[in-house]
Amino acid sequence: MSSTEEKGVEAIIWRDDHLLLLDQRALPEEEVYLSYHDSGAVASAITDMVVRGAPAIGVAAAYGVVLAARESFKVTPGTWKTTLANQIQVLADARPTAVNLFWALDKMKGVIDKLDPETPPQDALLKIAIEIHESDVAANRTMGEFGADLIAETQDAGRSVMTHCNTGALATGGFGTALGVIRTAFEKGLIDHVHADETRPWFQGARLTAWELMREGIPVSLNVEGAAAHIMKTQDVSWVVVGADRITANGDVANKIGTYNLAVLALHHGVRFMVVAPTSTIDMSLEHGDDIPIEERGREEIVNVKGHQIAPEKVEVFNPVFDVTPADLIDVIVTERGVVERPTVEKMKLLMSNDRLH
Ligand SMILES: CSC[C@H]1O[C@H](OP(=O)(O)O)[C@H](O)[C@@H]1O
Repeated sequence: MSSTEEKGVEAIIWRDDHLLLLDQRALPEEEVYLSYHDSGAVASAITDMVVRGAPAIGVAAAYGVVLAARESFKVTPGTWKTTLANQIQVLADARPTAVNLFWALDKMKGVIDKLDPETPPQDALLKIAIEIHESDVAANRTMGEFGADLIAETQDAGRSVMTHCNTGALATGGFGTALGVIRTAFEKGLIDHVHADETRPWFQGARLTAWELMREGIPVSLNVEGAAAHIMKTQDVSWVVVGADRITANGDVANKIGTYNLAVLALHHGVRFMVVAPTSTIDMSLEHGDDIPIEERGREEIVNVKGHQIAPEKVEVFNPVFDVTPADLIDVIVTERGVVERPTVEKMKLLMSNDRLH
């Protein structure tokens, strides 16, 4: 079986009657799965980034709803839908930027509304959560092919690509979005090398992307984010390939902090910029990226590295963990429904009105 078909690492596993999450805080030194039997703990796991990555957050939250539904029906059988709604809100409050969280919760709520209040809900909801999980993996494989086709068309531009943060199996239901494109392109012999930046302050690139690519034998070099311009200038980088946490109706993209930097640098160096995201990441209710809530996280993420203080004790810190790349800096948005070149409102509306453009 080719590497693009192999399951790869699993960040999220439903096992018997509970959820297992690979603790991404411990990687790459330790591969530890934590068990979850209640939705409040799943919400904390999302906030604390045990599980992270826009699609992965949605998948984990969907399983969290299953856990909450089982508990709600057991504890308050007569009013379980009300109790469950409160638990779903706790999940919704876990992190603000990745719209996949709210997309998954809305999908589960739509099913809950139709359920017979006298019947235990968990089996019906588990079926939906599994569908959400499996459809994410299928979408990633489809996007992998679409994105690799685009890289195939630009072979003259270079044989290496650059990526940011982690958009692999760890950030999704499996296989990955931007890393899914990179895996597929490598499998097809379209690229020889990946430049992965460390992605401070949480080091998703250093700790997760480098780990995912090395375990599959995909050539990767790790660089500090400050090296991006030099690499684009001196290495044969054809594409910057990144994921997304929320894409608005005009094609603006919220993604890990530092993505906007890479888009500006890519334009300056004539490097193409590809965003890879399932349509569960698209929020047509927001007209443009300025409306996207940008999560700010704690000071400890910046002033400490692995518990070692690297800045003055009382230094002021500003830690936005996402930024917004305007649509006019994006060459293409790859989704499972098709590819949008030079995104505009009209093209995004067309994408979302078709089940599949291709
Ligand atoms: C496949 S999208 C992953 C997306 O999520 C990451 O953020 P975080 O690690 O804080 O959850 C980053 O924005 C990635 O591009």
